[in-house]
Amino acid sequence: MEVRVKICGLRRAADVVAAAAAGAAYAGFVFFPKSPRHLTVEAARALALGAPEGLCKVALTVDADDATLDAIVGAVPLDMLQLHGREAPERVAEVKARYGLPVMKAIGVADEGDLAGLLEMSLAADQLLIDAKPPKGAALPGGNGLAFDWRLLVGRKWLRPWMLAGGLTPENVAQAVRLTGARQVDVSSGVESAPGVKDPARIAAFVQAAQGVRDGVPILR
Ligand SMILES: O=C(O)c1ccccc1N[C@@H]1O[C@H](COP(=O)(O)O)[C@@H](O)[C@H]1O
Repeated sequence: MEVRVKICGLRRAADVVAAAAAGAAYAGFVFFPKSPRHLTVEAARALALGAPEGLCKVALTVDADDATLDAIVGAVPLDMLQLHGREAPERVAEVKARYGLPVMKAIGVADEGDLAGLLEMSLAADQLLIDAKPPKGAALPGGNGLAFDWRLLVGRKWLRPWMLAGGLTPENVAQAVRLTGARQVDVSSGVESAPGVKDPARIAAFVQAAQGVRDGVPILR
């Protein structure tokens, strides 16, 4: 089975096209003013309207209130919401019911203890995004180019589809997939030339490296 790739933090139409052409399954749009990848609703709408058919368009928000989500969902044609803050399972369920869109909930991981709430969150969300926990005092809850100890996921049974994220790059994604068995991966800063600036060559290299592993074995092309 092919590894599905999400390229997050896209800001230019050409990068959305580059992601789709490379074989990415998901395009992520960030709505978080502190992020160098932040988009206005108008900019995101234009990007989403121009996105190639079949690409799953994901809006990433951080502890957004209903008014913020109403504005995003009302204007941008979306296929999924990614909640990347401290949203509790109850809030995840509320967002899912209010907008009728699949919800992917991010879980920040630094150690085994951070995985304790996985089951409860699995019951509320459609998908989980397992990301590195941000350092204390970090401005961003994700998109920091920080990896966690992937060995924490080895042998784990999953109730829902899940995505691996955090510090992934074209250079390390094959190893991460082999070790964790992830069938989906998400990347932001690892395919950039500068914060918020995607590099189409790195996007292509990332998708190729992620999909160059099947059943834990590298594929020789
Ligand atoms: O990308 C951002 O700017 C961002 C801002 C706020 C929350 C999450 C964000 N990105 C997500 O974080 C993961 C990991 O990023 P990275 O690859 O380590 O840079 C990424 O997959 C995004 O979904």
